[in-house]
Amino acid sequence: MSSLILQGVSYHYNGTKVIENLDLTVGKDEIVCLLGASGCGKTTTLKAIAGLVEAKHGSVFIDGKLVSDESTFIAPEHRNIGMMFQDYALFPHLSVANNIAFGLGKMSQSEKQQRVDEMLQLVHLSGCADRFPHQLSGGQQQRVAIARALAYKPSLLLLDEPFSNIDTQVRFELIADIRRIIKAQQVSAVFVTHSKEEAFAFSDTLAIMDRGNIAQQGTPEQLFAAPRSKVVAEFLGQGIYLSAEALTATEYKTPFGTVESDIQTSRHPCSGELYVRPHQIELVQECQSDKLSKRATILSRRFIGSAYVYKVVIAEQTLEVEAQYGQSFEINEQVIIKIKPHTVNFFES
Ligand SMILES: Nc1ncnc2c1ncn2[C@@H]1O[C@H](COP(=O)(O)OP(=O)(O)OP(=O)(O)O)[C@@H](O)[C@H]1O
Repeated sequence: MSSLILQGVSYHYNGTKVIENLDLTVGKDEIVCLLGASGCGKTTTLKAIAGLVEAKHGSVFIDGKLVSDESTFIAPEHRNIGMMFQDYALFPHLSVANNIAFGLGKMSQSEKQQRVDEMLQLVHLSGCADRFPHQLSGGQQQRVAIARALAYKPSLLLLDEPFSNIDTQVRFELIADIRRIIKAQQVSAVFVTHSKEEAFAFSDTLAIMDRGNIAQQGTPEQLFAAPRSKVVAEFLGQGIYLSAEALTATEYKTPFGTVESDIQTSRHPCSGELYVRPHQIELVQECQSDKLSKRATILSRRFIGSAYVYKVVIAEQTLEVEAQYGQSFEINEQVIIKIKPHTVNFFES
């Protein structure tokens, strides 16, 4: 059974559409990331799930139970959800242990103590029970926040940009740690971010949002291999469009020669565009036999640690190419551009 189902959910702020007819499914123990540009409606979707805003249309089911539709509205505290929002700070005047125990209202004192100990152990903060939030690092505070959110065993966890205030040096360690904690507790989660890197590291599937709706949902690999729209392709990484003609099931004619695909297309011949990313393009030193090939000129280069990214110009089109380590080209040098065989992203016109 799915942990969360949104069917046709819409929400308007003062008559302005923010989310519109949105469908989303989160499986049992699945971590889904809502990913999208600023203002596309990610936080509003999370608030509609939590009941912090009342969806105007559509239905929300949590663990099979209807919590919101046109005639039903279950209050947030009765939805059995844990929340970890960016602005959901710890209570500064309560110790770590008391912060975690805060939501455990009905339990006896000894049950509470046991649960707090369990949670402290889970988040590796057993020695910090009596500290106050200001005596902890940002990462430790987020661990306490996750312990507090999980302490009363919610069936669904909602996280809104929980890592954005964490130093980049430790952010990905914390992300891996919190993912481990959530998986150990077998809780489903919806996570909001606008960072692809965080989304890839934290979630099982991504739901890419575009102007108040889910453009596509799938694993990062599925979305990279087969984006259904240009919005999804562009959001997952920078690239350029090349006019292209599908000649056969695996060959595309482009201004830079024939590009081979390692997946088959069922429709050919037909015209459209290929979306090509910097690592799928290759720069080759010009030699005699290339005289008939199209030549590009190196405009600039940027060192990114593992490679150089070159900006090149060809036929008045500027593109970025990630060159293999060890390859080096000079500014104004003439080079040949080749597109490596890859899983193409082709959009028919
Ligand atoms: N309380 C409000 N009143 C009016 N408009 C609002 C309100 N809250 C959000 N909005 C608008 O609704 C739209 C969606 O906001 P939302 O916070 O859901 O986007 P988001 O995708 O989470 O953005 P970000 O990544 O910047 O946090 C934005 O255009 C925002 O300005």
